[in-house]
Amino acid sequence: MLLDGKDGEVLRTENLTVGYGGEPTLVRVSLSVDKGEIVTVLGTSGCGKSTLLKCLVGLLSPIEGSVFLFGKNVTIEGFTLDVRLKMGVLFQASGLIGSLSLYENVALPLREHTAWPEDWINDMVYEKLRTVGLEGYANYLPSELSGGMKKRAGLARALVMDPPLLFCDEPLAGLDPITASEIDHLLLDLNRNLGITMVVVTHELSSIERISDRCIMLDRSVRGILATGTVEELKEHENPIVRAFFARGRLKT
Ligand SMILES: Nc1ncnc2c1ncn2[C@@H]1O[C@H](COP(=O)(O)OP(=O)(O)OP(=O)(O)O)[C@@H](O)[C@H]1O
Repeated sequence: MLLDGKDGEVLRTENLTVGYGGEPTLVRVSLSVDKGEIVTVLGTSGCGKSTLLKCLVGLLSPIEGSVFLFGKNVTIEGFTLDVRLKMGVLFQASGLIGSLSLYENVALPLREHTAWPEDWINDMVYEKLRTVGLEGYANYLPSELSGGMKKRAGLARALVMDPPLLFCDEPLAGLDPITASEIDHLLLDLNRNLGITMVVVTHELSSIERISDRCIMLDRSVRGILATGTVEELKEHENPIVRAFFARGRLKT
């Protein structure tokens, strides 16, 4: 797995300052994500994880600095279609349209971005539903799905254009521990089997330990990155705030 080096770089930010109403939440954040990595973005509530993600997927413009995706400076060139087709996003609330069946929800990006005939769309939708273990639920409405199934459905839709890069915002929010572990294993399978690079915003310690190749820890005290490294490195980090974050689980038990 590539850990460094510009050749394998999928995502990079340079001195990214981002916030709301001109007020910065994160200041001069520089990070990179390489092909094939699962990078978790973590930190306590309100440190700016979702804000960073919004900026990386084009929902929030930076105050200063740049975002590069697949080598393209999207801050200058915009999130052009070629870039948007290479990235899938799993939103916290799954983002499914309530009035559409699961099949139609997953088919939506294909109908929007391709001129494929119906049988191709059908094959691709069922392939993705199979990938996430929902092939028997194509005709269900989102309201008829459990929380875990909704996440899987959101994943199927995020993956339907076969993007090499997937962003997930709190993919385990609201799930019980067993379902959460199943979603984590699904993400790991997608990464290992299909090579999908992932940026996952989460503060769930068990998930961070399960899926991270590398972690980026944000903190309000620095309005940016407090530490980066593997879980093992961050557990032994010199900064006590970082160590305390990873000690939470041990203190609870
Ligand atoms: N739309 C908004 N307008 C103004 N301020 C916002 C907005 N969204 C978030 N904020 C503020 O930006 C800061 C960072 O919020 P953000 O949601 O990015 O944190 P987070 O780390 O994702 O938190 P959590 O883990 O609770 O989701 C917080 O102080 C929050 O109140």
